Amino acid sequence: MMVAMMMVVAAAAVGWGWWLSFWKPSQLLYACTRQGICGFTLSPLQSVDCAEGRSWILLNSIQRHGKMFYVKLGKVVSLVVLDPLSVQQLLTQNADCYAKGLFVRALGILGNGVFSSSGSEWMDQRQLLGHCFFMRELKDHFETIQEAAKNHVECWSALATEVVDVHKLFLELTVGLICEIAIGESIEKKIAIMIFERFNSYLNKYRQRVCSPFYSFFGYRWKSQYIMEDEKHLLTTIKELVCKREQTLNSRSSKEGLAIDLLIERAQGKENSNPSLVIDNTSTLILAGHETTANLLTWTVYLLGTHLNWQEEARSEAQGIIELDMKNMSQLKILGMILWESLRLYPPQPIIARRCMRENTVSDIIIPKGLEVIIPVSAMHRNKDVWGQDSEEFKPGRFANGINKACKVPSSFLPFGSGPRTCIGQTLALLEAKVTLYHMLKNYSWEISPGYQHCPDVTLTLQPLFGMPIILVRQ
Ligand code: HEM
Repeated sequence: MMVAMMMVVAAAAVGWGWWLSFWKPSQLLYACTRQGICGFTLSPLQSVDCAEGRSWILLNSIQRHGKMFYVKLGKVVSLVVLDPLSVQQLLTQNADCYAKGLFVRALGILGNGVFSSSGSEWMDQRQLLGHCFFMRELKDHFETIQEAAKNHVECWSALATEVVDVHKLFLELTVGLICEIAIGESIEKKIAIMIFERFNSYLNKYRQRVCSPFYSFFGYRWKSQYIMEDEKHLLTTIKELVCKREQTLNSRSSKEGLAIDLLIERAQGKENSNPSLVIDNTSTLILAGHETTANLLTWTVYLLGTHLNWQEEARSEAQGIIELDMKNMSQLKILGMILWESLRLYPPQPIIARRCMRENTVSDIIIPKGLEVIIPVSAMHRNKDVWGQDSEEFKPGRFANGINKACKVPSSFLPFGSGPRTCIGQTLALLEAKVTLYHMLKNYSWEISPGYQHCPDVTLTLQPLFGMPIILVRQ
């Protein structure tokens, strides 16, 4: 009897494994091919984990298969969509048919926070947190941002004429700022460094998995000892920050309306709320809010270091403003155009990914449940049909009359995503970037070090694989 039961269980397990690993992917693949969508299967040997290899595969596939094609890696079937109108439909009208993509779902540290959850759980958190980062609320943080950026940049004078990796300096600044603005805690330099180094190592380990067909069969969420170590360190630090805030929240006379306070109050007040609401979202805000902004700063410094005429123009504009404040920020028009162009050429989040949860139709193509969808933002931002023959060139002037006039199809510009899940921190990110670059331009000129190796690398964000060494000269 016992043996028979074990055999039934084993047969069911084998059947389930077969269905999940072979039958389901082949059905998804068939759903693509019968609608005329071409594509390819990445063999284990092809599934390269290096920046150049990945962009080569992507470029080659776009040339061969056009604006919609499938890629199969292990048991995961993904549809790559580049057509701006289909992307718009996917992210806006049909948004509720999709959850976040595989990579984000695998990142345990984001838990069920606002970045990774879906459905009503996501909507609840989005409503709670969204307005914390509106311009109206950020006005109260302007001085914090200004002071941090100014002090940070002024400290670099000791580094003038030396080669400095400005990417690391920006990461340190942006971790500190997001902790202060979202959690109300100013953190020590060594903690900021620990957070961005651990986070980077954590993302890299997950990236290797997502590029590997092996893990597609065994599950991306399965954690190795090394991943658990990074996660443990990050979570311990984040829990300590939350604990500190919780202890002082009730004793504070005036409410500051910070994201963390709203989360703590919600967790204390509402029954049935997600028990890890505070930790998941604090991790999310720190992680989503530092590397992206640091990358925007880094790539802008790179572009200004390789286009010295634009660096000079931006500097004269900055020098025309004696003391920067909320009111005269709008005078930084050239800097604004430079930032849009930087976001176009080097979008800090270069891929937006989704998983189809309910069958739906996009541009007459039926997207079946279970299909992963990949939107390669960086490729869309360089599409010659939309941006013109000079799409690979750095020309901030294309944004002189705003985003809508910069290209043929404005919905092709997606640095902060689109639709209901658009970035909640975009105003904050642009504010931090403008203030920091204003102080940098006023204090220094810079060139890219001859030792710099250009290798934009995709993890969750687009970062310079070998850092961004520059040579600063005090003005
Ligand atoms: C230059 C800097 C930034 C860029 C390029 C950027 C980019 C993006 C993009 C493309 C998305 C949409 C992802 C998707 O649809 O799957 C997103 C979502 C998000 N971003 Fe940002 N981001 C930046 C800065 C920030 C900052 C400073 C914060 C912190 C407040 C933040 C918090 C978030 C959150 C919480 C979401 C998820 C929103 C949701 O799903 O409802 N981001 N970001």
